[in-house]
Amino acid sequence: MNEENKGIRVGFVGNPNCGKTTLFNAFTGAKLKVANWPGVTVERMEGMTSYNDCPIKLIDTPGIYSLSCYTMEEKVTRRCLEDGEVDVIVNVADASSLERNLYLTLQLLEMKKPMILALNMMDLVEERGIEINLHRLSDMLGTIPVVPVSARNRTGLELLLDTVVHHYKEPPQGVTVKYTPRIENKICKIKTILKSHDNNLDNIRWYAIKCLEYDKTVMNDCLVDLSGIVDRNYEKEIINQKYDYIEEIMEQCLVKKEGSCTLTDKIDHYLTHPVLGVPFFLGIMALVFFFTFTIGDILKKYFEIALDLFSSYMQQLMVGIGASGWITSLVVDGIAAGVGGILTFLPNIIILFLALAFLEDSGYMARVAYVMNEVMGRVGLSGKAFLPMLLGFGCTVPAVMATRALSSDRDRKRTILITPFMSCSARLPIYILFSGMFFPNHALAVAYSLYLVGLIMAVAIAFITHRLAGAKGEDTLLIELPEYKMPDGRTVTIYVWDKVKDYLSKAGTTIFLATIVLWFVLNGGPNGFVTDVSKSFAAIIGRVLIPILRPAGLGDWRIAVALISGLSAKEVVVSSFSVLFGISNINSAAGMKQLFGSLGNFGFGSVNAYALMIFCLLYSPCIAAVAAIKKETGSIKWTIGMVLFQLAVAWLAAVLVFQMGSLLFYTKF
Ligand SMILES: Nc1nc2c(ncn2[C@@H]2O[C@H](COP(=O)(O)OP(=O)(O)OP(=O)(O)O)[C@@H](O)[C@H]2O)c(=O)[nH]1
Ligand SMILES: [Mg+2]
Repeated sequence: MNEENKGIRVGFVGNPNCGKTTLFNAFTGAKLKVANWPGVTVERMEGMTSYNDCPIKLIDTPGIYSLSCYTMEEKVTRRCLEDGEVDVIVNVADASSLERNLYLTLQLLEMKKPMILALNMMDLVEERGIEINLHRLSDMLGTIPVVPVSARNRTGLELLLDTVVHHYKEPPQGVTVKYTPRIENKICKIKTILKSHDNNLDNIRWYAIKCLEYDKTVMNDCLVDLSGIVDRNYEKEIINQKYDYIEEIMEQCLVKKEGSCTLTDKIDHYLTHPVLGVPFFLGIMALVFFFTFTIGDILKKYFEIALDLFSSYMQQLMVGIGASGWITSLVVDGIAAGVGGILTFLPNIIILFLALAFLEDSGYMARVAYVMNEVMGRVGLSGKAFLPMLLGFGCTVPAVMATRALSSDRDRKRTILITPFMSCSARLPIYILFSGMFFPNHALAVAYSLYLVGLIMAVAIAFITHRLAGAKGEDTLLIELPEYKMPDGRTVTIYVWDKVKDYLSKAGTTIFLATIVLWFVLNGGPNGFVTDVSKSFAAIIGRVLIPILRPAGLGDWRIAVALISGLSAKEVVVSSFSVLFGISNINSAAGMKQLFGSLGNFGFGSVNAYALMIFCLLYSPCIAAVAAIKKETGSIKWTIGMVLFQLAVAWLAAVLVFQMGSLLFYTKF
């Protein structure tokens, strides 16, 4: 037990997608992200629980297939183990794919740290009629305790904690995998040399094996010359011999073998089909947006009624307490209109996230990475880069963090560069509003086209940067396709609730503040309060940008101001239109009609609207995303360069759309 922290430090370590985070959430009550694809967790997280008054500190780690680390998040896990941050390893293994999971188990055993094997997903094992001889398994794995659990159904959790409390000091017994005499001989010689150099090494066999595998970290730390013994890399032999032992374990411990998983295979026959895979993906995304729009619209009505009631209540309240005209205007025309207007989009946001949660927890997302592998290969990225891009449909911040799963820094940066082009949920209100106003009969198709433009733009930019760099394409896809699962109600609820909370807190903070600031710059000018908004600070600032925005059909100071405000959060573009045009419920039919009329008065038509949506799709992501990008790339220069690049791309695309659209449809502005 760690005296300083007064608790047993337990590290959940295991293959990606084996249920470590589900287990961590079940013990700690945390709401960390869980999904059915490998590589969800990218940083180590801590939480507390207790058993019989004994405090236990749990550490959730990113999934790893082996202790030979390549990606950023794999290194996090290994560092956590090597730096003595855990007293006991709970090796979480997916019992329904035991064979694959045992490779890491054998590696961990060699570290000689106290260890418990938690066989997770026992619900699936039972459902499929698989039987595992737990006693034999424990015997063959250095007699470490083996505990069957189901993180999803929350069974076996007490037993696991009980085992932790009673066995956290017991390292594995003996040597689990005995290699061929030649390798054992070399291990023995290396051990002797290492021991003579540093007598305190407690897991000396592990170091010796890692030296034979040419492990970079151990070789760098190893200050003795082993060139006489480690004459070449023995990694292949060591891996093969571990797999031979796994075969032996499976033969002895798996009493009843699993029948082949026909459902996953049958579904994958279509969804990962070489030709049909991509159309299926585009079809599924179209379905997601269909639901987002249609069901969202049905629910929207109730939010509108609530907002109307709230606005008139606030108006009455302000009059009732004798508030001055400007405070009433700030509260009713500023805060209620801006923030309240944004809240009426909540139903659409909820449906979008419900659909994304369903796709993530069913296991479909990994398939998309798989089917997109070829397309991504042509632009010099692996299909794995497509996963963060898909997460970008929800929010750019976690999407940027998810790029940690990519092995090379160059690929990470290129993926970070293109991820903001994927339409995040914050852009949805802009699309709903403008496509609803200017393309009432084709709103869904127009909004969908923007998602496609974002996707195409991302791939095109990846292609151009690939060509410019002249680098060789990464064509290997190391992604495991998990079995399809019925999405878990708890996981989906946590996911959606988390996003709704984010949206509400954004409405209460960023959007709230942006609305107040906007109200002030709109009602104040160099000579104090103004009655004519065209003399306000906002108009002065906005006018500076008119010459730049005019070729894109966006040459009005109010549009310029809305776009600047949108840098704080993309929804603010919509709330800004509410405040700038004095519309109390912008998402209602009456609100849309009023805005449509006001915009129409200065010749803003459907081509302008599409150019505006294109600009909003492509221009610099919000402040939160820019901060995440700075953190992930560690370079302020690179981040500023990216923002400028995205502004330039957005401007060029909007100009192109407007000029070509005007030629075709004769729009004047
Ligand atoms: N049927 C079943 N599914 C489970 C169980 N535990 C987790 N899952 C599902 O397995 C998937 C992966 O779960 P996570 O907790 O995200 O896995 P992880 O090990 O943290 O994955 P990474 O963070 O990618 O390493 C999710 O879809 C979970 O709902 C279980 O006991 N039974
Ligand atoms: Mg996880």
